[in-house]
Amino acid sequence: MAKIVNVPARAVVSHVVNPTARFLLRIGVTPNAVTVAGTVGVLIGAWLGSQGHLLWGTVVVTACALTDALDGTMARMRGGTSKFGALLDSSMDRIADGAVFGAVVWYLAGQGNPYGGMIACLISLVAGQVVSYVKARAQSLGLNADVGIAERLERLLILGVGGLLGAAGLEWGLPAALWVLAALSVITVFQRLIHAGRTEPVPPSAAEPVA
Ligand SMILES: CCCCCCCC/C=C\CCCCCCCC(=O)OC[C@H](COP(=O)(O)O[C@@H]1[C@H](O)[C@H](OP(=O)(O)O)[C@@H](O)[C@H](O)[C@H]1O)OC(=O)CCCCCCC/C=C\CCCCCCCC
Ligand SMILES: Nc1ccn([C@@H]2O[C@H](COP(=O)(O)O)[C@@H](O)[C@H]2O)c(=O)n1
Ligand SMILES: [Mg+2]
Ligand SMILES: [Mg+2]
Repeated sequence: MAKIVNVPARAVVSHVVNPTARFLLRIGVTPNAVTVAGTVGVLIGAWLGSQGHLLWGTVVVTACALTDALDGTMARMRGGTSKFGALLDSSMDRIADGAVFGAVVWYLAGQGNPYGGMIACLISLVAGQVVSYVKARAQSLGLNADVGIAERLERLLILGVGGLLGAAGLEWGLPAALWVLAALSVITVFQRLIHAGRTEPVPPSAAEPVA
């Protein structure tokens, strides 16, 4: 499911991202600067959301989260991605996600925790970070966990739908999206763990049949 959303989404946004990336490189902006600036923008959007400005929060977080496609494009266009850039990108993703979900918890607390949305939000926050951790740790061990129904893009989109429903005045909208997100994020943790387990090479001694 995740790649079905991610691949066409990238193709669509590339029409805006590619010329923007070329322009920024021409005026001397670096990919790492875009990575950090995009995260600062997400933090501002998250703060807006926490203060009850759900529509503006969602708009600003969406606009700034889209820079996540811009930094990598810039790095590839200038002829070289960097390991530090990849580390910075992933680290900023985790900070941005923490801020956005933390902001939503703060907002829901002020609303009196409708439909238990705070609990769903905390599950989504923790499970979402674990989803990313499992992939990174699996990679470091030589395993593959690059699967799952709710990768980062899907998680943000579901939260975005909730943010818009909440901004439209539907009190159940944000909690409903968060409960769906909590369930899908937990499922994704198990999908990644199971996939990583299956990709572990069988040791030669166990693979060879006993004579
Ligand atoms: C329907 C209404 C919804 C609300 C409005 C939404 C409108 C959105 C408009 C367009 C859709 C956006 C399409 C985005 C296309 C971008 C595609 C893209 O390039 O994605 C790639 C980018 C980077 O991926 P990486 O592979 O480099 O990143 C990896 C990823 O983080 C991995 O995570 P994991 O899956 O493992 O958890 C890490 O493992 C890995 O370390 C890392 O490298 O991926 C993105 O994820 C970019 C996300 C952009 C999403 C923008 C949409 C945001 C929508 C809503 C925001 C919700 C705000 C809610 C605020 C509430 C009030 C506070
Ligand atoms: N500051 C950066 C950010 C990213 N990269 C490279 O791009 C890859 C991610 O691509 P996205 O299109 O998803 O952003 C990342 O793994 C790095 O290889 C970079 O070099 N510098
Ligand atoms: Mg990126
Ligand atoms: Mg990123």
